[in-house]
Order: sequence, then C-alpha cells, then structure tokens
Amino acid sequence: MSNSLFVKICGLKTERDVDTAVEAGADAIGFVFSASPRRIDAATAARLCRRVPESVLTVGVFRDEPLHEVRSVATDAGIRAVQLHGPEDRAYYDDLASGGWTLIRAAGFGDQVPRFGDMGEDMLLLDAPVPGSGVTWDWSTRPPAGSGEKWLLAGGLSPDNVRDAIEAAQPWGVDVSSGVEQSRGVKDPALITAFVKAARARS
Ligand SMILES: O=C(O)c1ccccc1NCC(=O)[C@H](O)[C@H](O)COP(=O)(O)O
Repeated sequence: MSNSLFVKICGLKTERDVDTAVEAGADAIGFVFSASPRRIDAATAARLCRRVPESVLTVGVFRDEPLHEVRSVATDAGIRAVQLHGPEDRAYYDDLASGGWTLIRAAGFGDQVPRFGDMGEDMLLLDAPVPGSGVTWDWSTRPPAGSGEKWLLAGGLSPDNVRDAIEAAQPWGVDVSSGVEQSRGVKDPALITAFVKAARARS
C-alpha cells in the first residue's frame, strides 16, 4: 500500500480488470460475493487473486451472509480483507479478526453517523444507503475525522467527481464501482485508470 490516498476499486470480475487496477496503482481491489450483477464465486476469486501482488489488498465484499459462509468463501478465495455491508455485530467482527482478515465496515451515511472503530474495524467505508448503486450522498456533511481514522469515501464516485469529493470530505481513501463501468457490472479499463489518476492528482 502506498502512503498517498488509499484507492480501492470494487466489483472486479475478470483478469483484464484486475490487471488494469493493479497497473493503475490501486491499493485494494474488491470482489463481491453477495447478490449483485458483480457477484463472482470463490473459485473465480481465487484465480484472480493469484494475479495480485502482495502490495495490493484483496477484499471480499459481503452483505448479510452467515459468518460460516464468509469464513468459508474468504478462505477458499484466499482474500486478505473482508468488507461487511450488513448489520453484523461485534462478535461477528471479532471472529473474523481472529481469523486474521483485515476488516472494512461499510455503512450507509444517513441520520446515524457511523463512528470509526465501533466494531473494531480497520477501515470504515461510508457509502450511499444502497451499496454499489452509483448514488452519491452529501459528502460535505461528514464530520471531520479524528487522527488515525482510516475512512473511505464511497457512493457514486467517478473520474469526473472524485477530486472534488476528496476536497470536500477529506477522506483517508476512496472506493468506486459503478463509476468505472461501461454498463452495470461491466468494468471499463480506461475509466479504472482515469479514476486512480484523478484520485491521486494534486489540486
Ligand atoms: O456492488 C454491489 O452490487 C454490492 C452488492 C452488495 C454489497 C456491496 C456491493 N458493492 C459495494 C461497492 O461496490 C462499493 O464498496 C460501494 O458501494 C461503492 O459503490 P458505487 O456507488 O457503485 O461506486
């Protein structure tokens, strides 16, 4: 991982897209294992993970899955981090932490302001209410982060708006899926490259 803004590209399904994200300089890539046009199975993810250098974090994305299922898929796929979009409790997080996975807690930003660290997570991803929808939220309403808070801005980001979003919200990192697709569930390599470049551009 680099010291600059952390960039995660989510919902990858093919060798081409994984290679593009790695070459573009992404710090993390995500594979979706819950109901989604981006869903892949553990065997496909395992094949894709073998192409990924140690410096890039491989993330499994889950929503409301039983704990044993998350453990099983994450183990079979060989991913190093788990991103949780459901109402999982602290015991669920602690169990996965004991398995050695880096934990990303995803929360929709709404009336409740999720606090970093409440579930013992390593990173907090603040998203639109429906994950993977490409919908934005009012990033400027996110209260300033405390020092050491690793929070990722997500929800409707794209190469065109990511720089302004970073200026407004001052996140530790950013995450994108829909904004680097040519159609729902199909990534566009040029947009992946453009997104990483735009996110890291100095204003
Ligand atoms: O991508 C999905 O369809 C999905 C399904 C279930 C849980 C999470 C899912 N996606 C998470 C993400 O892709 C991102 O972390 C985030 O929601 C940003 O998505 P987008 O607004 O499309 O950039």
